[in-house]
Amino acid sequence: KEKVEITKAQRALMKVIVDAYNRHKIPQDVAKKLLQDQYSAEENFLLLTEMATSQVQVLVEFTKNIPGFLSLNHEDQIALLKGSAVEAMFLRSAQVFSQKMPNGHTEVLEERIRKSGISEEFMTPMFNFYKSIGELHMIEEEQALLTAITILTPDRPFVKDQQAVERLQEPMLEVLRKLCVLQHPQEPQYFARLLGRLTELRTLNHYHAEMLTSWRMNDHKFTPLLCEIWDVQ
Ligand SMILES: O=C(NC1CCCCC1)[C@H](C1CCCCC1)n1c(-c2ccc(-n3cccn3)nc2)nc2cc(F)c(F)cc21
Repeated sequence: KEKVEITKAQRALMKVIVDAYNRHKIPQDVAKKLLQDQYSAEENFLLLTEMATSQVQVLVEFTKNIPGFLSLNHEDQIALLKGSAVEAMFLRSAQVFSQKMPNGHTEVLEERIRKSGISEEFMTPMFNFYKSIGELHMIEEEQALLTAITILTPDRPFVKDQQAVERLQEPMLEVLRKLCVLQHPQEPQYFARLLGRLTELRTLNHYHAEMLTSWRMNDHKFTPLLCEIWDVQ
């Protein structure tokens, strides 16, 4: 039986990531807002672009706190942010969807999202992902590390020095692996399941641009930051 122990250095790394994650958590109020009122497709699209714009700004601040990130080649820093922004947004959306809510609220929230203007064909993959994240009952350390690991994916488009990114991602993966063994001793496959979610997350990437253009309304307007990050307009 492997005796797993998180070293002092690993605990320090985890603390830096979790503190940055908590400092840069975008307001959870989007769920509350959606539960309060029903909005038109236009209003929902505007809400999405506002939430996504602030989330990208928050993601940049979080990423700057990842040890070693700012020492990477500058073009690679941009390539990593650009390559992970949509996944980080869906991961954050899944965490918002999976948060504990009073009875019946999650069902109302799901209904509001289903009727928000997103075309029907994307509902299944999106909610399958949200529910598979929910089933993991991740603690915040796991959520923060998984977000950092998603950002530090070496094989994003246009990344030149992939080894330098691997050298940052590997220690995060090792801490997460140990944390999973300690948090879920009776579930040896938990870490593998967690990483499997990152594969599912990439598939949502493929749908993303089409989800935007097929939003039930004309004349989709984006903020300049989203035009950069989302490759739209
Ligand atoms: O605001 C949202 N997510 C933010 C983004 C930043 C970080 C926090 C959450 C939206 C929301 C905007 C208003 C309409 C209804 C959806 N949301 C989404 C969502 C839906 C579709 C997309 N698309 C991306 C490209 C095309 N579609 N992105 C996010 N899932 C959500 C799950 C929740 F529990 C939930 F509460 C909201 C969620």
